[in-house]
Amino acid sequence: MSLSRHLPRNRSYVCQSCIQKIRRQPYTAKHNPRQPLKASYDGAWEKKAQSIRSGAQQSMLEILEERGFVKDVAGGQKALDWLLTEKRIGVYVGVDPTAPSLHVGHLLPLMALYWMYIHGFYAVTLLGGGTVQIGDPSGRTSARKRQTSDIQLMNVESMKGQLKRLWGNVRALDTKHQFSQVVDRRFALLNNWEWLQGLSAVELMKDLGSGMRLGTMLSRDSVKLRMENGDGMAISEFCYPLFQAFDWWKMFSDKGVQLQIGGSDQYGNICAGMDAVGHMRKIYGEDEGDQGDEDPRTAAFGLTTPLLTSSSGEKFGKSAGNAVWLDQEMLNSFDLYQYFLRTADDDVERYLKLFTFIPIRQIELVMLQQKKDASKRIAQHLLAKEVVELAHGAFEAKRAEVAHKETFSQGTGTYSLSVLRKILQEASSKPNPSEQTISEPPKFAGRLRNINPLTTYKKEYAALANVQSSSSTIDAKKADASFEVTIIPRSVLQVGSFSRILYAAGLVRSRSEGRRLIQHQGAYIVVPGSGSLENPFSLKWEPIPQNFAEIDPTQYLVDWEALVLRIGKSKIKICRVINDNDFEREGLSYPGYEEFKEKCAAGGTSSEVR
Ligand SMILES: N[C@@H](Cc1ccc(O)cc1)C(=O)O
Repeated sequence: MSLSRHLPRNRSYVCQSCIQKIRRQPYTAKHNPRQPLKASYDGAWEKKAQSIRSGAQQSMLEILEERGFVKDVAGGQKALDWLLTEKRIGVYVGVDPTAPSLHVGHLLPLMALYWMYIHGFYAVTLLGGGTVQIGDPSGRTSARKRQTSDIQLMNVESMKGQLKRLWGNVRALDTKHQFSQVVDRRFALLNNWEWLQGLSAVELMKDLGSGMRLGTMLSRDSVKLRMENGDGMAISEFCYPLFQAFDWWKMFSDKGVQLQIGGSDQYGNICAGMDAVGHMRKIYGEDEGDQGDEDPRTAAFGLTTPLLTSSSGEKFGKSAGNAVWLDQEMLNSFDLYQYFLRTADDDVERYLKLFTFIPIRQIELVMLQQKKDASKRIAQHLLAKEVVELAHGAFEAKRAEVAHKETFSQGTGTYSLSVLRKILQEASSKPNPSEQTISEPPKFAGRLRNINPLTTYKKEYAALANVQSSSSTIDAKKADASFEVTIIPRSVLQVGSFSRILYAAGLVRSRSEGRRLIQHQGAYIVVPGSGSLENPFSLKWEPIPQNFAEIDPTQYLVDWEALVLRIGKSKIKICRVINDNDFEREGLSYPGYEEFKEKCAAGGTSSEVR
């Protein structure tokens, strides 16, 4: 970006107007943001705008709002609504490749972007190959660990492939749902390393840095969080918003990208970018007719998507404490399907709007059907299938659907053990997380065996990440009733105590509810020996016997250490049983524990307290 690169050779003096001209060169508008993209010329855009103005059609912003994508709009809601109607602008979502795969949390801003693509906007997914090296401090109480360049390269490669595949699947879904074929659609996948690698620090500070105010930057949540509750912040992290802002300016001036979409943690970065773009526009001059920053036709806007929590208050995107990856090699289609299949009835309509391209009217019809018989989980199956189709493609989605429908076809049917086994293994292995970090590139045994090293890396990454988070979940006394694995002490397993076990596992709200459920044959348990953990093709479920008062639950222990319980079609809990002393020492608890201890202390017998 240095000026001298653009100066004619052998010229000792250059006049001011030439300098001005040259200065504009690095960012010359291949597409001038003032000019709408081509489709508007053939009148199609104007026709659509007219129909929106007359109220016959929803505006782009109304569509995004109706589906639940809009948390905050920076730059003015009305102005953005107007702009999106009048002009076919460019829009982008950026992601830093901090891991080899995106996780389901990334889908929210991406889905908003894909919708805009479907409606004819120029949509860019930007891979932060440059910014990832600096590290976005947003929402983090400590700095990210520095990654080796090997790891960085692999993450970039892997995510690039994934974003590409996602675009392919979006286009297939676009065709499947038969959205208007009139609009010609345009998208791009860019990597900011392209321009950040050659960016001069002097140029960045001189131009962009001079337009960003310290006071504003210090007041951002991400900075305050670190200064007040975290471990401070490095200058590099503090300057991160400048680089993200530069991306925007680059794409704003080159490609007419006037809107940035991000998760709610990106609000500060997006506002900083808007300030910077405004400042750069002043430095690099504007064509005639510009009304300055206030002119919505040429201004930059930001949109943030909400932070998702389920109706029960859980953070969206974690399963048993682990991230739900979109990469098939890190989380297979069956498991991804299963994650969405477990969506609560109260959340499913909202998720259908957010994570699928199914038109709203169709979603309403599905919900009507769902309400008639919620136990069929029609809406959940539809949601799970569409998400797998988006992430892994139509073929995988069909396979996952068939596998799930078969395994859960009967209340007492068999269930594929892959998920259960994985969780059991995690629960029983207690690695020391501090000894296992991913700062070193994995040793690629796969290379010798002719296996793609990237595949090996991804699998190892996922396994290690899972082990780290599940061990902290379990060890750190955070055994949350909503997780798939619960730890219970041996003393809960007594003859006749099944209702208490269901309660302790967090599957029901009281012992009496557990008792009722068992009586109505609505609670199931895996029969041990019906499939072994070494050869896990399937396990058999049977309803917890109605005469449970006479039954000893220990006869159901799988591998002598776990009870695998289910209520309804797919709410599964794995109860890892440990001895009472360990349970006490770890400071763990379970619903009903206090009551049990009190009764024991009062001298109750085991049969009285069961
Ligand atoms: N900072 C964003 C990613 C990003 C990177 C570059 C951008 O230009 C925009 C967004 C995040 O961490 O999620």
